[in-house]
Amino acid sequence: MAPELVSGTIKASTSTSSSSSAQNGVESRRSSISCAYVTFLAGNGDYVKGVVGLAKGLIKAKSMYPLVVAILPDVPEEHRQLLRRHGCIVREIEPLAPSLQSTSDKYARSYYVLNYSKLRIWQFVEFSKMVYLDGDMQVFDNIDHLFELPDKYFYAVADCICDMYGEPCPEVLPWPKELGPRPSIYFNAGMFVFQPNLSIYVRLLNTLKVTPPTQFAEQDFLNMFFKDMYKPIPYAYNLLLAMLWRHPEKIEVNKAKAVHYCSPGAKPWKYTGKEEHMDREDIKMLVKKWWDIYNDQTLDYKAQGSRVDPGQVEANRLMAAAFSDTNISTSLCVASPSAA
Ligand SMILES: O=c1ccn([C@@H]2O[C@H](COP(=O)(O)OP(=O)(O)O[C@H]3O[C@H](CO)[C@H](O)[C@H](O)[C@H]3O)[C@@H](O)[C@H]2O)c(=O)[nH]1
Ligand SMILES: O[C@H]1[C@H](O)[C@@H](O)[C@H](O)[C@@H](O)[C@H]1O
Repeated sequence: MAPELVSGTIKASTSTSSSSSAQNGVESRRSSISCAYVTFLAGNGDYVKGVVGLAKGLIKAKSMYPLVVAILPDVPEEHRQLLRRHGCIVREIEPLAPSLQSTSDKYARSYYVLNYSKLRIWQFVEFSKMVYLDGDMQVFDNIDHLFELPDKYFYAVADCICDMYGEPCPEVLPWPKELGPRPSIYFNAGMFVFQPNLSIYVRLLNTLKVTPPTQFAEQDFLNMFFKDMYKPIPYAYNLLLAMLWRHPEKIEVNKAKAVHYCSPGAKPWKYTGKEEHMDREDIKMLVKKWWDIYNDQTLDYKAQGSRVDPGQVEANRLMAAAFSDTNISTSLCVASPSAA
């Protein structure tokens, strides 16, 4: 059964729309500015290159929606201006960290504490639905149809195939017992589809006050918080590079719509090829693809007015209709074993 289109998310923005335009899917989407991509940026380092690359990737993929960048106060003015020149909507957020005692050795990487600040994006209620993408992700295909997934769920990609099927795997991330029962599937928090909402935001903050910090910071926290609302979506929407050697038979690298350069040594802007796995041909190819987009001046943002392309709107509708409650968590989640 195909899901309903997301009424209430992709909707006519004013009640004064004529009834004919309200009935016209294209027109109603054209008047909707209520969806956006969102990413997160902290500090004055090179992650800004990741965000510029992502903004250009979204333009290349002909996305209809803007990229909001939630920035911490320590992002310098020149980086903010650079992002605006690339068409991003820059929003400063307050840093956020667990109130309970936190030490940097709690985290898999010491800077993960920063990532709790991501929870601030639930405040962005001027948008009815958002797709979060880490700054070290790149889109290689249009993923606007994700905005048409049914409301009220939290969508993300499982962190490891083993989480889907319970196959033994040493790579499955340990679940911190302090956070209560392990969710049936653990997702990666580098990409997710969510609805900003102030009452959820307040609950997130209140829950954070009584939750101890854990190894994967906000990723563990979000897994705990959304465990009953979570629905997995296919790997193609957040191809973790480690899947290339953890579960090569389950993924199709050339069909990845969004790639996450999250393994140690994989960030394209500081790639040397020296770290473990980084000399693989598929990694080199993906790093090159990232640079091709980053260096492509034809993708520099020009105020283009509406980016809405009616053909793309229809393609999105059809893609979203391919999702259903049953096949989201089964056939669409992994490539068939024969498609290695
Ligand atoms: O100095 C920094 C560090 C991080 N970031 C932002 O924070 C995101 C997450 O950081 P990493 O990409 O370094 O994190 P990983 O991909 O290694 O980590 C994974 O675990 C993290 C646990 O905190 C997060 O959940 C993250 O989304 C998930 O992909 C970055 O993409 C970037 O958007 C910055 O802007 N500046
Ligand atoms: O969720 C984790 C996290 O994103 C790590 O940074 C990455 O190296 C792992 O592969 C993944 O399982």
